[in-house]
Amino acid sequence: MSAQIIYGKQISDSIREELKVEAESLKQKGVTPGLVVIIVGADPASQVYVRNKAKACEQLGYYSEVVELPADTTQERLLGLIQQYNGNNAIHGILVQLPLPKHIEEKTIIDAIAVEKDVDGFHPQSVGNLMIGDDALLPCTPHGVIELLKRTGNHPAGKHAVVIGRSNIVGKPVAMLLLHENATVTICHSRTPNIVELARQADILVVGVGVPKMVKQDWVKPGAVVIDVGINRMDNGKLCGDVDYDDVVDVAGWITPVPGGVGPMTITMLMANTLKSATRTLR
Ligand SMILES: Nc1nc2c(c(=O)[nH]1)N[C@@H](CN(C=O)c1ccc(C(=O)N[C@@H](CCC(=O)O)C(=O)O)cc1)CN2
Repeated sequence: MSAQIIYGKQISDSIREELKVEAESLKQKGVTPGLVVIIVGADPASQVYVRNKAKACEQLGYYSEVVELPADTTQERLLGLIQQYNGNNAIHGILVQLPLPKHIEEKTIIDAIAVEKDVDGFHPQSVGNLMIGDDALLPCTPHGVIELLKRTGNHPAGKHAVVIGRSNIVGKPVAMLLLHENATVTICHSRTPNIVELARQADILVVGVGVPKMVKQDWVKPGAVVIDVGINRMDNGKLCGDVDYDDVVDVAGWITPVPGGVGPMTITMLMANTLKSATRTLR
């Protein structure tokens, strides 16, 4: 039997409806959620993501600014801009679009963002808050994964979740969030010897490694929930995930497609974080 498809776009749309209502009620209390997105250089994919972030703000009635800087912008100039927005009361979220040009140190930039405006959840203090289970602004893609699971009735509690990939922006935070949801979590990576065997034990398999179509049918337990966080552009221009969708769809119980699975959740969870940050200013 073919897996049930998890349509991220539909789930994302319904979350946005909820956010729009919450934003309206916050605006009634005098606070309009505000986001600034800063992009350095002209990477075409990044430009699309930035445009979509501004569109999402418009759709939800948020205030937004987009700052487009040339590729040769100095680190000092970028740091100065972040300092400016750290002190701007109309802005509740600061997002610097990644990747940055090579001459700018990503870590220095992320560290400079005020933690209460860190809507990407990448600041070391946000990461620490996530680790200890404090009320953190959660990284958007991992948070989106958890929402997809919960909103399809695939609650992680009591399940064996296997995460393939250990990046700071996907693998590690998604594993921590699954743990907070009371899953038993195994993290696999490029040096895991028995990776197929471990993957096959998963009730929930989350994959984020950046290797196109790596996960095949024999990696998946029949009926498992397969969440593909990979977005790889192929030579023919089409996108594919880290899971071989056509191979796995007949064995999995649930599966996210690429495109249209996890991807659309990223910007929606950014909107959720911006609203959360704005709401906190009422305290
Ligand atoms: N500062 C950040 N930079 C980057 C992040 C991030 O979370 N914060 N993530 C990615 C890019 N990204 C948002 O910034 C992003 C990636 C993918 C999608 C998405 O909707 N993908 C679609 C396909 C879109 C397409 O056709 O290209 C999908 O998977 O269905 C949204 C946002 C790196 N940088």
